[in-house]
Amino acid sequence: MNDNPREHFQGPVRLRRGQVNHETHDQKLLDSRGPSDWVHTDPWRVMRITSEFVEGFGALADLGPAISVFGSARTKVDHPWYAMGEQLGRELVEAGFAVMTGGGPGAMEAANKGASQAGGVSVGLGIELPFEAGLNSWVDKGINFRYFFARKTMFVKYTQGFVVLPGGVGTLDELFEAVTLVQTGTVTSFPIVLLGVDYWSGLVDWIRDQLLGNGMIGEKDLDLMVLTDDVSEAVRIMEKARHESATNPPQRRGQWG
Ligand SMILES: C/C(=C\CNc1ncnc2c1ncn2[C@@H]1O[C@H](COP(=O)(O)O)[C@@H](O)[C@H]1O)CO
Repeated sequence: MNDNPREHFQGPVRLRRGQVNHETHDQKLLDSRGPSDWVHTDPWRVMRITSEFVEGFGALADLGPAISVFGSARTKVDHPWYAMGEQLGRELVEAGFAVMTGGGPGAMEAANKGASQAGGVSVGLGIELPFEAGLNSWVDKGINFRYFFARKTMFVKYTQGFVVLPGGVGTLDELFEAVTLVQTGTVTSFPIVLLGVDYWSGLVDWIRDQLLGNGMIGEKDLDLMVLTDDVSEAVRIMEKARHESATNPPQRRGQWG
């Protein structure tokens, strides 16, 4: 046995004997030919995922106070919920907020339209879908994401609150993500308003009867969502939370936060 084997270091990795390979990373990079299916491998995906975070953080870092608006992609232009979305976008801008939506049609478009027409910052965080969707024409600052989870991070990181218009499973997913983050203290002082009392009250009643009734949530968790038909009240709740976090900023998290 050789007591003094050849050694080679690749970053933190130490290689000996048969593991030593003298081809450098540069050589491998510049020499690479052949099949290209490696672009569909997980390590390569990690780079794409990382780039979505880098692009998102870069584009939104200077956004200022913003509110996320969620709601159905299917709300028709002539429906009262569309008008509600437009009013919401407009009043949020008048209160000094940027408006962030999923950048799609329906309720998202309505909120973007209201925000853009009021001269505010109208943001769309779009998502690549199996069918052609694209950003609605009222998005003035848009980012198209490949990955839902990267996009969700942007909604949470750059928002001061959530307003939820009537919607389907996508809207419910976003609503409950927000509720979970607030309930677990992962984000602090984020108001969540549900617009449309008739539409949402069945869900809120079920949460009270079943979740609270069976001890799945605590009494105070019921207060995490405010239910109203009044757009201006929703905006006032967002303003109040902004004022509170300005006068009493949330404590900095520990070293991992
Ligand atoms: C269904 C159609 C287009 C879908 N296009 C979308 N573009 C951007 N964001 C979307 C889209 N669909 C869903 N979302 C996200 O989920 C929420 C709406 O989902 P729901 O199931 O319609 O409630 C919304 O807040 C978006 O963030 C063609 O009509």
